[in-house]
Amino acid sequence: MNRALEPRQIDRLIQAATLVRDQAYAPHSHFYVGAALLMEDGEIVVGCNVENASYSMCLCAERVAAAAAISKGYRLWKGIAVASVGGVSPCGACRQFLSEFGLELPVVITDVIDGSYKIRSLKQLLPEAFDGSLLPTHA
Ligand SMILES: O=c1ccn([C@H]2C[C@H](O)[C@@H](CO)O2)c(=O)[nH]1
Ligand SMILES: [Zn+2]
Repeated sequence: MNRALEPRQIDRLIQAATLVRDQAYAPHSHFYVGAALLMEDGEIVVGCNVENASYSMCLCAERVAAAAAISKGYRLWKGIAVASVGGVSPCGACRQFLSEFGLELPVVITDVIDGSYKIRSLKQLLPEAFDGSLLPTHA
C-alpha cells in the first residue's frame, strides 16, 4: 500500500495546521501549535494546544486533533501536519498516543516562519514502539 502523501495533500495539511494554530490557547508557554490530520476520505480534522494553569494538564495539538478525529468516527488516517515556530517534532507522549492508530503515519513537521517542512513516519519517530500486543487482554 502506498502511504506517501501527494504534494497537494501536504499543502492542504500544512495550511490547515497553520490556520488552526491561531486558535491555540497557550498563555503559559506562548508556544502555539496547530495539528491537522488527513482522513482516508479527504476530510481534515484539526486541533490546537490547550494549556492550563495546572501545567501538567496541558494538551498538545496532536492529541487534540487525534481525539477529535476519533470522536468523529475516523480511525484511518493518511497523515498529520504539525505547525509551530521552528517546526518542533511531536513530543514523546503524542508519538505514543498517535501510534495506537498506526505507525506508518507520515508526520509533516512544519515551521510556520518560512513554511519549510520535513516528513517522518511515526515509526521513525518512535522506534521499537510499545503497541500493547503483549498485554494479556490483547485481542
Ligand atoms: O509537538 C508539540 C510540542 C508542544 N506542544 C505544546 C504543549 C504546550 O502547550 C506547549 C509548550 O510545550 O506546546 C504541542 O502542542 N505540540
Ligand atoms: Zn505532545
